[in-house]
Amino acid sequence: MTLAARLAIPGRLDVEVDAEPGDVIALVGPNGAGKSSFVHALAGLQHAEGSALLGGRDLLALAPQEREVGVVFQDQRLFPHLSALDNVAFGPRSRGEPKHSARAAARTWLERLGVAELADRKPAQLSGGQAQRVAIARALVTDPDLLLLDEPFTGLDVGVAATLRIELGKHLADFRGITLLVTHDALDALTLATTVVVLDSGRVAQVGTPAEVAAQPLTEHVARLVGLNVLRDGDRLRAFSPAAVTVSRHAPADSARNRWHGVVRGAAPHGDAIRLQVTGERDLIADVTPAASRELALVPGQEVWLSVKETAVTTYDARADAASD
Ligand SMILES: Nc1ncnc2c1ncn2[C@@H]1O[C@H](COP(=O)(O)OP(=O)(O)OP(=O)(O)O)[C@@H](O)[C@H]1O
Repeated sequence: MTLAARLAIPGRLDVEVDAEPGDVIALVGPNGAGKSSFVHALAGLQHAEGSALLGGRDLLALAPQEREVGVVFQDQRLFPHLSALDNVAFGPRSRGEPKHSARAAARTWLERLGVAELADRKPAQLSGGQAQRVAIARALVTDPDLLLLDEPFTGLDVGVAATLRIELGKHLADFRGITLLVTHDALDALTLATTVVVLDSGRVAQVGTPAEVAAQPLTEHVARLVGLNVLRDGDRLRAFSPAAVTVSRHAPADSARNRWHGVVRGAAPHGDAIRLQVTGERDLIADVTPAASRELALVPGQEVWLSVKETAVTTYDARADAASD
């Protein structure tokens, strides 16, 4: 079943998204870009104009409970008075399945998400990560044609989020419906999605595969998310990796075009390197070895020169419709 959604909320959102069965679409963008508004409108929790055709049906013409979409939202808590099992069985039950088979299906999903032993617990007796697994089981048990996940790993411990991301990835790989995943996390977008849709100020700023968007981001936000330096040069963008940047205390003699003066604002471990945030003529990030960081005393407040070889710079069109050139 395909999805063709054209949603508008005056003054806030004007977004088109098309998807095929099996697509996992990551919606990324800065705070206030409209990601949550978009998925809430599909779920029926937010009024929007336009249409959202899932198969032949327009979701916007249906009441929220008739849309039969699976949702995992931050603000859609589990029912507090029901056990984990009955929370998951609730969907199949309300679609008319007998109690026994609804519970059997719920148990299977709790097992798949590794929380079968918690079936009898009430939500108040679950940790954040456990509750999130139950919420994902609840969303998937009805085998929805559309699955909406809004920041499903937010607020979870880093380790728990990493495990859940892997598990969700496995389920999504087998899932025949369409998934829309709102995320602030580059890792989610790059590892779980088949398509990345970048929103900015309520509009689509870029659509591409994770690899395309990561290699040639069109917005500052995504450049930062994927850890690239991106500079605008007229209607072209110039991207380079922080690892390609050379940092020195004195102005380098060569390649006048690709050198910038600035001040170190922050320094933090990043993999095996130290990642420097430098502000000045341009806001840039540079990765240096811990040894170089010590030798050059690259502490906040230190003035530095950054340079990058032209061969390390990728240049591409800044327009969304030319992104795949
Ligand atoms: N209930 C509301 N009434 C009016 N405006 C709203 C409402 N909810 C959100 N907005 C506005 O709509 C715009 C989009 O917000 P939305 O929450 O959809 O963005 P988002 O991309 O999900 O952001 P975040 O990453 O912060 O969750 C913002 O300008 C926001 O202030």
